Amino acid sequence: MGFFGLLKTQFLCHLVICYVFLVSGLIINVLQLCMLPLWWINKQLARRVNCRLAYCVSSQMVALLEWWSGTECTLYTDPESYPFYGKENAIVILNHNFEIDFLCGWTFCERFGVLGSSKVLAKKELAYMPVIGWMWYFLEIVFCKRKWEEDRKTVVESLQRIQDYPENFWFLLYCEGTRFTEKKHKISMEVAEKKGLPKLKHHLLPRTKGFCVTAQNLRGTVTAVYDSTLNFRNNQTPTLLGVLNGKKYHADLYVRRIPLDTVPENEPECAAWLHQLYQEKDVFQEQYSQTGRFPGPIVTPPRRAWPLLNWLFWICLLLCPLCLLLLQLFHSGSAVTVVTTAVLCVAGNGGWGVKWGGGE
Ligand SMILES: CC/C=C\C/C=C\C/C=C\C/C=C\C/C=C\C/C=C\CCC(=O)SCCNC(=O)CCNC(=O)[C@H](O)C(C)(C)COP(=O)(O)OP(=O)(O)OC[C@H]1O[C@@H](n2cnc3c(N)ncnc32)[C@H](O)[C@@H]1OP(=O)(O)O
Ligand SMILES: CCCCCCCCCCCCCCCCCC(=O)OC[C@@H](O)COP(=O)(O)O
Repeated sequence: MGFFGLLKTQFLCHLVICYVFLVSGLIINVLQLCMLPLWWINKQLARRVNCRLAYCVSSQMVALLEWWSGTECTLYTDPESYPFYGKENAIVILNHNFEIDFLCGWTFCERFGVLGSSKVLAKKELAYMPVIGWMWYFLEIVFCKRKWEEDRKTVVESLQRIQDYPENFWFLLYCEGTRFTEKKHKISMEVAEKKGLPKLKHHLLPRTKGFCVTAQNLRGTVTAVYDSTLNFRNNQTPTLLGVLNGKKYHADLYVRRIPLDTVPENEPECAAWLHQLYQEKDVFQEQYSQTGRFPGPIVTPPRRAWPLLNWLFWICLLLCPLCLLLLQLFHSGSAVTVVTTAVLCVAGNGGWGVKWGGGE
């Protein structure tokens, strides 16, 4: 491991990264709150400003993936579909197997210029998470309790609210509703058997209600469904902590663009269409596990400098006061305070290094 590789595993680096993320995120949350009066005067302008504010937060995590860990994200898709990406509203259907699959999704959002406006049908618990959850509230993210009787009304209302959204957006749906595990897969296939549906090897049985209601309410707003299938090379199981430790992964994403007007409007037919789609996704995953690649040509958009520049801006802005504080401590603090601070830093760094062994 080289010098930079070692540096990336150091607790102090992680502390600085988390400090910058947390403090800049809270500043953005406060700015979003201050934008509320504009919301009543000019809603569309307020939404556009919110997209840019959200970009300042989400792109830090993208920078961590692309520039800190050096993770590569390869896109397999039809070159005829490529010009549409980022130029239209779309529903994205993604498999949910990895801790960082949302982050790879964000990376493509960034490269196609829709990161600030991207949306998701997320579980309600995430709305209470500081920084990201609070930011999502202002971005009009759609939340669900995963109890259809309670969700029916709120999800429809939230979807109808974004029908006139002024920026192009991708609306992400993890139709499986939860992250894949062997245990969940077994239960899910028992449900499939009871319902007389074909079994899936690499996916959980999709929950169809969310997709059908989204397609129904965003018809006319959204022009296509992006069927996206993600996997990582060499059976890697990437984690957020691995990314923070600078571990490089290689993600492969296969995207098929399906015009929304080819998706049935009637609910039972729409549900059957989604089940059929998951059968096809399963075939792609099987092919990937056999050959190590998805069908179709590779047309990866290059990473852009914006996430890095935004990150460097916040690092400079927020590290200056921290450095001044430390300098003050060293100047005016007693010898005991200085030594205690130094010992705590060294011990923390050492302890972290031992716990994570510089890897995941
Ligand atoms: C060019 C590049 C392209 C793409 C780039 C890729 C991506 C980038 C795009 C955007 C990025 C944007 C943001 C990303 C950022 C962060 C994301 C982070 C977090 C979000 C993660 C989550 O929170 S996932 C959890 C929440 N989401 C969901 O659950 C969505 C899916 N669920 C649904 O749609 C559900 O239908 C529902 C939630 C709306 C309602 O759920 P509920 O369970 O109440 O009702 P259902 O009717 O669906 O379920 C009951 C029926 O299901 C049967 N059942 C029972 N057990 C099971 C089982 N184990 N498996 C399957 N089915 C089961 C049950 O029998 C019922 O059947 P009925 O026949 O009676 O209906
Ligand atoms: C520069 C960056 C600094 C990084 C510092 C670390 C900050 C951490 C921030 C975490 C941001 C998380 C964004 C939300 C992603 C949540 C993904 C998720 O929770 O999916 C839920 C599903 O799986 C279903 O869950 P369950 O069915 O298990 O219920």
